Parts: sequence; C-alpha cells; structure tokens
Amino acid sequence: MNNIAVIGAGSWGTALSIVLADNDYNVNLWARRAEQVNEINQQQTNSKYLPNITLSKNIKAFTDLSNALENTEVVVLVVPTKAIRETVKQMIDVLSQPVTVIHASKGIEPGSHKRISEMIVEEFSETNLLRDVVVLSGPSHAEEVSLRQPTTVTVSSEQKAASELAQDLFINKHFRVYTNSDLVGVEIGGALKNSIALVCGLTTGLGLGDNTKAAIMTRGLAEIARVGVKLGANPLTFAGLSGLGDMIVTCTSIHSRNFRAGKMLGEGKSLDEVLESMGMVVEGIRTTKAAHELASKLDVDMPIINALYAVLFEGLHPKDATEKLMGRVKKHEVEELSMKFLK
Ligand SMILES: NC(=O)C1=CN([C@@H]2O[C@H](COP(=O)(O)OP(=O)(O)OC[C@H]3O[C@@H](n4cnc5c(N)ncnc54)[C@H](O)[C@@H]3O)[C@@H](O)[C@H]2O)C=CC1
Ligand SMILES: O=C(CO)COP(=O)(O)O
Repeated sequence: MNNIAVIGAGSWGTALSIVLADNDYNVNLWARRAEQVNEINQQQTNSKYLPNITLSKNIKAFTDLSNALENTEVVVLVVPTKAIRETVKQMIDVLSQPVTVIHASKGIEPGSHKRISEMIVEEFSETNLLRDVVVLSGPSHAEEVSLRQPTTVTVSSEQKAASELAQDLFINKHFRVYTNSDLVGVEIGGALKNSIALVCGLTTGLGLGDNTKAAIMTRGLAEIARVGVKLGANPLTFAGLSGLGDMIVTCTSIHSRNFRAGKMLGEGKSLDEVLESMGMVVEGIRTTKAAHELASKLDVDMPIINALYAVLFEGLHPKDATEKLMGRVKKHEVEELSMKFLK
C-alpha cells in the first residue's frame, strides 16, 4: 500500500501529509478550494496554513474526493469536528473499497455528545466500507511537526492491529508514535483540553500569570479525568500524551488557536470578533457546549468548563467567573479524585 488519502488540507492535514511523505508514501491530499490545490501542486506550498514550508512532490492535492480516495486503503481524516459527518457522507458516496479511517481531529459533538470515532462509525454503519477507525492525538502543533521538530503522539483503536498499522505508517525519527488501547480516554483528553486552553488564554488576557495557568491546567485535567472515567476511560490515559501532554502544549504554546482565541476574549474582544480574526478552527468553543451538556447529563462536577460556558454563551464577565471559581466550597484534592476513580 503506497497511496494514502489525507482528507482536509488545513494546518494539521498538511503537516500529517509531510510526515507520510517523509515515510515514502504517496499522499492524495483533498482540499475544497481549487486555488489551494493549484498552489500545492504547482508551487509545493500551502501558504495560508503552513507559511514558509516546502512540500514534497509526493503530496498531490485534489478537489475531487473520488480522485483523492482512488487506490487507497487508508484515509487520514482531518477536518474540523463540525464537518466530520458531512465529509464522511461524501466519502461514502464515492468510495468503492473498504478503508481504515485514521482521524486526527479533536472535538465532541454538541447534542449527541459523540466522540469523533463514534460519529465516523455511525455514518459508515449502513455500509461495508469501514474496516477500522483509529484516532491519532497528542501534543503536536502542525507548525512544529512541519519543521520536523521532535514530536510524540498516541494512536488508539478498539482493534490493536489497526492502531499498530497507524503507528507503522506515521512513526519516524522526528515523529514518535505510541499505541494506547483506551480509545475513549484518548479522544476525550484531546477534545476537552481545548476548552481548558481557552480558559488559560482568557486568564492571560486578563493579565493573570503562571500560578493561575498552572491551577487551570491541573484542575482542568481533574475535570477531564472525572468525565472521562464516567464514560469508561482509563484514568492513567489522562497522565499521558493525549491528556497531560496535550494540555501542556495547548495551554502554553503561541501556536494554539484555542489559547490565542481565549487571550483575545480576555482582552475584551467579542466572540464574533475573535472567530473572524482567527481564520482557522477554534474547536474548544463548540466542544465547551458539548462538555457543559455532558457534565449535566452525567452529573459530573466540572466547574471550570461550566464557568467557561457562562463566559462564552451567557455573558458572564471573565473576572466574575474567576471570583466565582475561587470562592467555591472547600475541597480535598487527591482523595476526591481517587474516590471517583474507584467508583
Ligand atoms: N493545527 C494543529 O496543530 C492541530 C490540529 N488538530 C485538529 O485537527 C482538526 C483540523 O484542524 P486544522 O487542520 O488545524 O484546522 P485549520 O483551520 O487549519 O483547517 C481546517 C481545514 O478544514 C477545511 N474545512 C473547514 N470546514 C470544512 C467543511 N465543512 N468541510 C470540509 N472541510 C472543511 C478548511 O478548508 C481547512 O482546509 C481540528 O479538529 C484540530 O483540533 C489536532 C492536532 C494539531
Ligand atoms: O491540538 C493541538 C495541538 O496538539 C492544536 O491546538 P489548537 O487547535 O489550539 O491550535
């Protein structure tokens, strides 16, 4: 198998294409806009998403999905969470062979509270076109992966062989890939850290410092672990690359769109102004809706996520949200967590 389709030519789809091309695969990269496809094929650049990076000639771009999916057994799906279902539907319309789908998106669907692998399986359910579904997640900003800086990620699937296949496809001397059998934990950690990065950005925008950021990251991870364990995740996954690792990178990196969006909100910009100026997906906004609903449905204590929801969608001022969080009733730290895990 030499052809791999990468569906979604934003920053992350393009960076993953670079890894696969470095590993000698022919990459069929699908993008929606013809000018972007022409730029990739003629100039070997994708300047809106990864400026100053030259792409390998092994990466060929297509606007036609059926051309991109031709002769491929593996599809790497990297569109924003809100586009997962419609993109999978379009893939099903043109696929003539079963495929393994490796998704690398991070989010949860509001309303259904489905993880991305669940949405993919649901959309394929009436067909015999899905072999396996795998998630690839971890601390990995596209900007640094495209510069071949040392990066580590996790792949997870309900099928061990499928996660090992994904590991073999992507691993190289710059990009180290671990397997983890906890699909729920890997997807939940990757999705919810985006909300926590928005909060870290918000407090930074308010002029607060590193103590506050460390508090949000640590207590945010406790919230993620609580809801993840209720959904069946292994608590140890949250101490790994797709949990703590991704929390650190997203809450501290200048590359994080979620952190940058939160910072602008903290500085007083409106949500609409922020989203307009980003021009790239800020997954944490939509995922916060889903997480807020999940917390209430599963009766899980998620004070930081709920405060963020109130700031984003109910007009609560971030300063009032901070005061509210700090004025909560006294709690134990470790006992509280371990009790929940043991339940
Ligand atoms: N950028 C990064 O460093 C990383 C991103 N991710 C995740 O990867 C996913 C994609 O993110 P990026 O590539 O960064 O986003 P991006 O904003 O750079 O690009 C998004 C791409 O999706 C396309 N798109 C937007 N709406 C679409 C639709 N309705 N149908 C089909 N395509 C559509 C856009 O044209 C664009 O090519 C997100 O879930 C993100 O959380 C995960 C790890 C790292
Ligand atoms: O998931 C990411 C890095 O691992 C990307 O985070 P942002 O979407 O906030 O840039």
